Amino acid sequence: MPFGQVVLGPPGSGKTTYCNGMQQFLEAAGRDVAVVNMDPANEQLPYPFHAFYVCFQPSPFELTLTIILTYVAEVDIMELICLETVMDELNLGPNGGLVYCMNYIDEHFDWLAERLGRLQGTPGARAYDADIPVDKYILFDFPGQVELYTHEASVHNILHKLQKLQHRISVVHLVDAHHCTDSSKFISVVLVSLASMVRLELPHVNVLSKMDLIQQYGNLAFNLEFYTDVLDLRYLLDRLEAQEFGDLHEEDDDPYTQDPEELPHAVRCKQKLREKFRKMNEVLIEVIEDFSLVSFVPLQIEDVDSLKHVMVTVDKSNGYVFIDKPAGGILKDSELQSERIADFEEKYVR
Ligand SMILES: Nc1nc2c(ncn2[C@@H]2O[C@H](COP(=O)(O)OP(=O)(O)OP(=O)(O)O)[C@@H](O)[C@H]2O)c(=O)[nH]1
Repeated sequence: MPFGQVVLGPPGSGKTTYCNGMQQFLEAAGRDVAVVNMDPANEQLPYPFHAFYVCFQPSPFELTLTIILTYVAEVDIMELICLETVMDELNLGPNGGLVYCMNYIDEHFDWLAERLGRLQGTPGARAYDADIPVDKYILFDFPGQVELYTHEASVHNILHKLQKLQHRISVVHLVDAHHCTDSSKFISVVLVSLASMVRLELPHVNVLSKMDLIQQYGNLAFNLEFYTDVLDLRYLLDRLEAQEFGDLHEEDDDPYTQDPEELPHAVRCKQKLREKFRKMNEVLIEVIEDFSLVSFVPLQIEDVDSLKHVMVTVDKSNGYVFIDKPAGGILKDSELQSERIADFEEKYVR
């Protein structure tokens, strides 16, 4: 029964970097890990190389030996379908092309099933305990376009076909940590994470990636735990309003100090818009709180503690924690989540 992670998230959120970092981390922890590239546009893969070419490159002074390393994932969906070819042959743009590619993968799932079967058959898959056979642990690197997993059916179908093949998978959904410094962007990423959780119906671990860059575009308004635990988002309401319309009490058109009938038409319109905007945010926050599903795990890809934190959370979500002997200590790990978040705050939030 293979365990694994399905890595999703908006373009540039660090999915490929995560797969590479997590593969190295898990292998160092004694697991046998394979990466499956599910992105038909992912041409440059940073995974351990499996092939290399040597060529001579003439320089003005001498012939220099250049070694070109070719990085490939253990299974690469680009062998089945490639976005560039689809765009050329069907005259589609990048987004339409990607939707086509994912539908094609869904329809030709047998190809993927056969490759995954071959992967498990390769030597290297080993057991930590003679009684418990352990298959390769698989990291699936998916494309980032949000529509693929919020309302298109293909990714949903592919993941459920994987489940039918007995793959025990958790979704790891990455979003850039710097979105926490902008209240409206934070609400948006929480909603995208929630939509993905509800749509894909799989164990889900949401990750705030690139923690080292969290304050790249500004300071956090609250402590880190507020964002990781998605606590009472109502505290963001005033900030959202001020961000959009300016600070209420510094303005002449303060509705609480003036009779609305005496205000000019433009100012009254602005106030109405402001009220509607607040109501809309209240409703969005209510949706998030009613589901009460979203929380985040912070990650900085070069920080081993943060990788371990993500690994522990994923292992609990997909059940790997019940079979993994070397990482069995995780079960005894009594470190509190809040203590961990406080550590991250100390390291990355100035
Ligand atoms: N500082 C910092 N940079 C990171 C971290 N993780 C990823 N990056 C950088 O973020 C950029 C995007 O990373 P990718 O792994 O290509 O992101 P992706 O989600 O696979 O991108 P697409 O394939 O375009 O969807 C790269 O320049 C990475 O080096 C991190 O923890 N810290």
